[in-house]
Amino acid sequence: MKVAKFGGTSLASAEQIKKVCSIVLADKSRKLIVASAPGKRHKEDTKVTDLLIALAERCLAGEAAEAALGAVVARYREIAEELGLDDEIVNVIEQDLRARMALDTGKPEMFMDALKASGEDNNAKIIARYLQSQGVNASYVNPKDAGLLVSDEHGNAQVLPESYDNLRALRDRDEIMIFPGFFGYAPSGEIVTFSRGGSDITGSILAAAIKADLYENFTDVDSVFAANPHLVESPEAIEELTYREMRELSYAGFSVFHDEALIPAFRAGIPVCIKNTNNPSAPGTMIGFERKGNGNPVVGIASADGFCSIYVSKYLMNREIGFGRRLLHILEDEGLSYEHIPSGIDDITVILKDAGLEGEKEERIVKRIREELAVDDIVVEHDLSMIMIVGEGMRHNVGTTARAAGALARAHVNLEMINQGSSEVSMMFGVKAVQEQKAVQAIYDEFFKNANIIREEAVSHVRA
Ligand SMILES: Nc1ncnc2c1ncn2[C@@H]1O[C@H](COP(=O)(O)OP(=O)(O)O)[C@@H](O)[C@H]1O
Ligand SMILES: N[C@@H](CC(=O)OP(=O)(O)O)C(=O)O
Repeated sequence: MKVAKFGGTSLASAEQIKKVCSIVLADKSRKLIVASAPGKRHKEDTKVTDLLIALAERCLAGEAAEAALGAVVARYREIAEELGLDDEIVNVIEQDLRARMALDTGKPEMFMDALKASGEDNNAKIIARYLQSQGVNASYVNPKDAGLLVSDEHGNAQVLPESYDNLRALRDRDEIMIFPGFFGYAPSGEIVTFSRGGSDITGSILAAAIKADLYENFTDVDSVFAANPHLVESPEAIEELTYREMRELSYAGFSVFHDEALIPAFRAGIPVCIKNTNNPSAPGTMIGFERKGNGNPVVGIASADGFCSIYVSKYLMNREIGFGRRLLHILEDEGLSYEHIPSGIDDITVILKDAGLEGEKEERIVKRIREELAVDDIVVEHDLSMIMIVGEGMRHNVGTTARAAGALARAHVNLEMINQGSSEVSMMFGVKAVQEQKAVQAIYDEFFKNANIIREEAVSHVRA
């Protein structure tokens, strides 16, 4: 039995939904289907989830919301009409949205999640209706009835362990099940969503719960590429990745798969395959415990902007017991989590998300670190990007850092920071955000383009 998750781009229109249904019907083992909300039909389009957020914001601000509601209903009406479904399903969806809009706005996070979750919930209902209209034995599954329990962290839910036992029963149902992604229910009964892009997480939880043979994640690209295709032109396709490599790459910016989605599948040992709804016969990228090596120590280069750093130096920091703990305690006190901490003998740098460290809060934190830890120097830098080079081969390969740093130097990219990381399969470089694209291109050329040219030249030389 397979779990197949279809992303927003795969379900953005009636035409896409028809493609999805034919993919589902082409393989009898595709029984548990996870649906996202309709995504973008073209570059300038708006995802239904974003329309729902706009609608919720208007309601929360006490502003007129009919036009915003109309925009959501119109997306579903167009889909339903083109699928040949009658108006009844559109009325059901409109009533459902109005009922959610009538919820208590006194709890804004709860209200927002109830509206956000409707995107996947109503899309799953439409898809189930369409399959039924084609004579297929299919039904919509409500995550509450199925027992998908999550923590009450709105917009950032974590699955609760008892969900796995609850969801296992889905294995015994003899029909195609359409399960809405992106949300579950807290034990109190309220709807709670995962973070953005979280339908990937739903799919992974279901695959682990039913011990699926495979978790297929259908999107709009043929595979995971060695670099973000928006930053590097026609990057190489990746055939295979290990769980560790994918986890690092998705954390560091490969938005094709949610970084929290790998853990449930990994723990249960379920292989994951990233595939293209628009080209389902392409093999896609397989993710598992092991992969074949190809001689390249690097498998992918990811990057993300929106970081800042706090550099702190103090003579004899290495001898001061508890310095690191007290530094991190100040951040904890101020409600901030950190991403990385490269350190030296007398200095330490804490990398954080830029959004957390601003204005008065930044001033207060800098003052506290300066005074409470009596540091010699403290420097905060904003607008940084982190470039992550990932590959299992890096564990046995010397010189990868030197090659990457050399490529960056030749491209005149200033290195703000290097972090080897303790996982041994990744290495991180901090650069100014304005140099991110240049940095990724330079490292990509070093490990993929130039390396291939050298390999090809060597082969042709031998042949000649
Ligand atoms: N390294 C990468 N490989 C493949 N796609 C990537 C990579 N980095 C970023 N992406 C982007 O991820 C997109 C797919 O993810 P997403 O938009 O979330 O799809 P979905 O709607 O299927 O959930 C691709 O269209 C591509 O632009
Ligand atoms: N629709 C939600 C959840 C999701 O996973 O979407 P997608 O599959 O389009 O990335 C979002 O936009 O965040």
